[in-house]
Amino acid sequence: MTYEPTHPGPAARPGKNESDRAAVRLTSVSRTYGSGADAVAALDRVSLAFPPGTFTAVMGPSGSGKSTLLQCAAGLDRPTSGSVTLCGTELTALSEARLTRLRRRRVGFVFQAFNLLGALTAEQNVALPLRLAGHRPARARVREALTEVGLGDRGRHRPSEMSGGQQQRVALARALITRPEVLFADEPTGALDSRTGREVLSLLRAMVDREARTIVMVTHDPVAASFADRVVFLVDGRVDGELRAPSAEAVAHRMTTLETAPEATPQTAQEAASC
Ligand SMILES: Nc1ncnc2c1ncn2[C@@H]1O[C@H](COP(=O)(O)OP(=O)(O)OP(=O)(O)O)[C@@H](O)[C@H]1O
Repeated sequence: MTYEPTHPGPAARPGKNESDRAAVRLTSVSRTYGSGADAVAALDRVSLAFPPGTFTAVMGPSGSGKSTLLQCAAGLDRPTSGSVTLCGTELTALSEARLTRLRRRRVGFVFQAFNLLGALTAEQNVALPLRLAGHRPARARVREALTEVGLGDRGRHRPSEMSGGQQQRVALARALITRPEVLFADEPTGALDSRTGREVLSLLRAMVDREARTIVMVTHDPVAASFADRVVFLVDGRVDGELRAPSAEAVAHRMTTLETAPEATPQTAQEAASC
């Protein structure tokens, strides 16, 4: 297993026509919490396209709207205004029931906290999304998913018998068992040491390169971001530019500028990243 990020060739990177075939597209999405004097604009007219088969990292200072962006893009939260399409389906118009069905079929999630059920074995945890969708999961398919993340021999272990990295890999297998088009990851390596984190990131990278999955990952870590094809930066709920084929050093440097710039929201950068 390689622990170094490898970026695909230029043909596989997001290109000029990416907005024509976006796996996920946000158009002028705003999300405001509260109202009146207490209103917080977590997202402010964000337009972004995530092309199929690409790995995007979302970074920005604390409170810049990263998690809100992920939640709106994944259909877990509804924007106050604007539009979100997932694989061509407009989410904002869907009923809760249809949204839930769409999420179960097309979207996978991985979080910082692995969120595994402690009473269940790895196999049972991985099978859970299929059971929730009313299917009887084939054992071979569950084992295949665990093998894909390097845990083919750990199926009968419970989370308490596994390391943090192994638990996150079980969570990854669980997210992928439904073969979703898009995987959303919120700080997936936040609770892992750097070596284990890189193993998980290598797996994510391989899923994009080998299986053309689309990954959108929120992270605070420049090294984690360097595994992505591009990094989108948020400041105060707005897109503040992006880096393509990012190195950890370039991301770290950009983050330093973001943390110190008072009003760094050039419109040209937002337009460059928009659909
Ligand atoms: N449920 C909520 N109610 C009120 N305000 C909220 C809620 N969720 C988020 N916010 C506010 O919206 C803004 C963006 O929050 P969000 O969690 O998206 O930021 P973030 O970039 O993910 O932050 P962090 O890196 O600290 O996790 C913050 O000012 C936050 O306080």
